[in-house]
Amino acid sequence: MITVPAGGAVEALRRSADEDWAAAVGHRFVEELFAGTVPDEVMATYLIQDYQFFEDFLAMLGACVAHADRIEAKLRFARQLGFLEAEEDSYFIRAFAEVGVSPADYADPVLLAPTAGFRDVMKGAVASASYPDLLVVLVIAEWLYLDWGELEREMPTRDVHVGWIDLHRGEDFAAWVQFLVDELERVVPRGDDAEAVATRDRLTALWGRAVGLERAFFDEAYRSQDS
Ligand SMILES: Cc1ncc(CO)c(N)n1
Repeated sequence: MITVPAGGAVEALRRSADEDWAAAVGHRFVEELFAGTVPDEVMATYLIQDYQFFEDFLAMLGACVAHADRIEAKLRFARQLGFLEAEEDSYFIRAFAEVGVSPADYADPVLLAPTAGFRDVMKGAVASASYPDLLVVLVIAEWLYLDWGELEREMPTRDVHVGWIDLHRGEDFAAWVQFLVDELERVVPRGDDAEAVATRDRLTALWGRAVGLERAFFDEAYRSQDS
């Protein structure tokens, strides 16, 4: 469970795109992931696209090492980079083999629209060199995944499903998400001066765009199979 101060910046952001957030957390993909019934073809499409997402995500963490305003935060991002190299990358490689995706298929795929959208958003956040902008995108990506990862359901049996759920739940992942949320709360400018208001407006627009992309990312994994 993630806690945010009542009346704070993160609570306001979280509320600003609640419909897309709830639609993503309650998505058919999530239901089928826990049930172990995501068709392998859909899982393959999702993972191929998500491996591209993962690459830009790593760049955002690197940018946080560069642009966070405190050494404690830089070190936390550095630690997470090590974890992702050790645990998440190895999941992808195992999962690709399990659903029959070859290295040639995942090396340089055509990007589906939500993946391209995320690439724009994440590259934009990296290029901005703005720690608050980077945090907005990271908080969404990680908190939204923790929200569904923590659903109390019976677990599936295949590694491709269990592994993806396990990466997005548990004490360590929740502590990482709480850290991101706390950092965002700390660095969003307060006050009613024009600059603070303009920054909050920019962050709110970014929040809305990225939450919409999370929902679309799940939708898109099914689209090629439905048509
Ligand atoms: C699209 C997407 N959003 C969030 C996460 C979790 O960081 C992920 N792996 N993929």
